[in-house]
Amino acid sequence: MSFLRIQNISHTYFTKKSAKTALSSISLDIEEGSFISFLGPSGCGKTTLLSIISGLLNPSSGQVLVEGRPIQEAEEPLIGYMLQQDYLFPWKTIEENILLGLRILNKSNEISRKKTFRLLKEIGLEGTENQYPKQLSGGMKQRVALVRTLAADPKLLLLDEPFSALDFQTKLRLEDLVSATLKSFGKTAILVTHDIGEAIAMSDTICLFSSNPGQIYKQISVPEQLRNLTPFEARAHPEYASLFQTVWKELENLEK
Ligand SMILES: Nc1ncnc2c1ncn2[C@@H]1O[C@H](COP(=O)(O)OP(=O)(O)OP(=O)(O)O)[C@@H](O)[C@H]1O
Repeated sequence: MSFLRIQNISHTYFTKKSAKTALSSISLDIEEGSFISFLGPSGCGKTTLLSIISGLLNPSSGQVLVEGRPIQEAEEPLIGYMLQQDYLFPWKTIEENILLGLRILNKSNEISRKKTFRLLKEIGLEGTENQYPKQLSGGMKQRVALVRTLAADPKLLLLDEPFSALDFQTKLRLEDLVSATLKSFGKTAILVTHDIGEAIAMSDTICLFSSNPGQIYKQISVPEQLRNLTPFEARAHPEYASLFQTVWKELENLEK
């Protein structure tokens, strides 16, 4: 049984005057511990599919099963979200921000708090506990957001363009950090991105979406040689350049 099963999902948005089919017949199986990227032209339904997977949006038809059960039936927080913006509370300290999820979920205890502080340290932010988000750089705030997301110990991470607002160097450093952290905890992750290089460097599989309506056009497996490297190292590997060309051409064909 696959960890995440997306079964024949279609979704139409209705307004008073129109109907827009954002997704049509999406089926996908995702194994536990794997890293999948959703790549495709603007408006092909990537964010809609993430919202459906997270259970925030009910699809017009089809279902999403996590470990064989509908996502809505899960008791534990199965899913963590990391977005383009960090959404930290500016009036709360870093410590209060990273512990917030645990408090809301009633999971705040000595062990979970210690684990969260250890994660903050591992991620290079020890000593920032009493600071406020405005005192940190954009990259540091995204790292805090990652700690907050992981604190609740979700099994599945949904990453909706989490690096796109960062400068290039910070983005590359954070890609390495996020990739290493998720691998070490054995988390399953889905990344929505517009960046072909990021999709290749971080993923095991890339799902290419076509639009109108959004469909999975192709699934591309990232070669083993690249998967065993850090994202930064992968970008320097000869296989990276050739896969980049392949994906680029596929996307160009889609836009014709
Ligand atoms: N609430 C809504 N009501 C009506 N139409 C919507 C709504 N949300 C999205 N859409 C439409 O559904 C389609 C898919 O949108 P979605 O945001 O999922 O695409 P996307 O691939 O994430 O786009 P982008 O890469 O630009 O973020 C688009 O045509 C969009 O205009």
